[in-house]
Amino acid sequence: MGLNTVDHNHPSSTFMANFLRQCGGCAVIDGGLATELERHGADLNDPLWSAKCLINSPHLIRRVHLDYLEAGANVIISASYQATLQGFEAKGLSIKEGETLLEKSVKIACEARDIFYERATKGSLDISDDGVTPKGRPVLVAASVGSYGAYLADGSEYSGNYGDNIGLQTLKDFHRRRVQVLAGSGADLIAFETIPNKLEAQAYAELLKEESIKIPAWFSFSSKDGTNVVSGDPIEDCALIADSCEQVIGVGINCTPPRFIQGLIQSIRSVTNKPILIYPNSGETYDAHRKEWVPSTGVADVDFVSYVGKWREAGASLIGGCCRTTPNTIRAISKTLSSNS
Ligand SMILES: C[S+](C)CC[C@H](N)C(=O)O
Ligand SMILES: N[C@@H](CCS)C(=O)O
Ligand SMILES: [Zn+2]
Repeated sequence: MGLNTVDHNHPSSTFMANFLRQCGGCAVIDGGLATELERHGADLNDPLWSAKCLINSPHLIRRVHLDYLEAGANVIISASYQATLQGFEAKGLSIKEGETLLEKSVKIACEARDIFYERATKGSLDISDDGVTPKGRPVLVAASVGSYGAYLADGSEYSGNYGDNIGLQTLKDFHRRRVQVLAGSGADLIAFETIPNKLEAQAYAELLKEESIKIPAWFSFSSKDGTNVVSGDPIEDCALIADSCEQVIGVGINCTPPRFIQGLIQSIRSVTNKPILIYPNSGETYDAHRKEWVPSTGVADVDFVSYVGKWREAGASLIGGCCRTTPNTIRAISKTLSSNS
């Protein structure tokens, strides 16, 4: 395992290498999806959180994806973070209806990409003056998979503590059908996001193999201290699981305060040569009970962007934002990257 086991000839490695080359070396990931849905008036105080909009307001999801594309994103992440068959079932939906909603999350993102390209072709997008050139920009649609803790809807993706009753097999069975459906939905890759512990990473890696998932994936962990993922498992142990899984084309960190990112990139790089992705949150804290962010500790866009050069130097090659970041954050990241390339 580790640095010497990466197969640079595996189709997954080629996929990412080609994509990054087309992006000029570093790709831009979108920003907070739920954050923007709320800003546009969606009420996410619900066990389904942002996935509620798949039922009530798909037009809003499409609009937010488009805003991120117009801000310079090369990767847009679907609204399936908290969309689970079990969560939909609890709302009285059938398995079939749940599967359709999962597929719909990816369809909406693909539609946004089509609209974006169409506007670019017709020349109705006039945003190239700030370095965000739409024509010919590569765009991938990533199907989000949030953790078991996200489904619990109690903020336990920020503790990674599922108790002794939740083991590897339970996690694999929980995620299995969702991963199968998203893998066949037309997405370019699966984004396993905000992974809180080593056990869930192991479950994802085994699922990808057992189900012979044909599209690539990235593993993205969350940290509260810059050394470990939120459960306390060392980031290196988690990154090694990603490193040893052939379908995994990138490993990184999301929904984590910006101040921890540089050290985490260095730790990840010490155990893997796979591309590193990072999309931090604003540094604010989530109150899972009220389903609200506690504002005082956030990092302004200008400060967020001041980190970008350091993250790039440390080895990140996909950079974006997570909760409480906006199209303005992504526009600023995009500008910074294109002016440094
Ligand atoms: C990444 S957290 C902000 C997502 C929301 C959480 N799972 C909840 O339901 O409260
Ligand atoms: N893709 C999700 C991540 C939440 S941590 C979102 O942006 O809402
Ligand atoms: Zn987040």
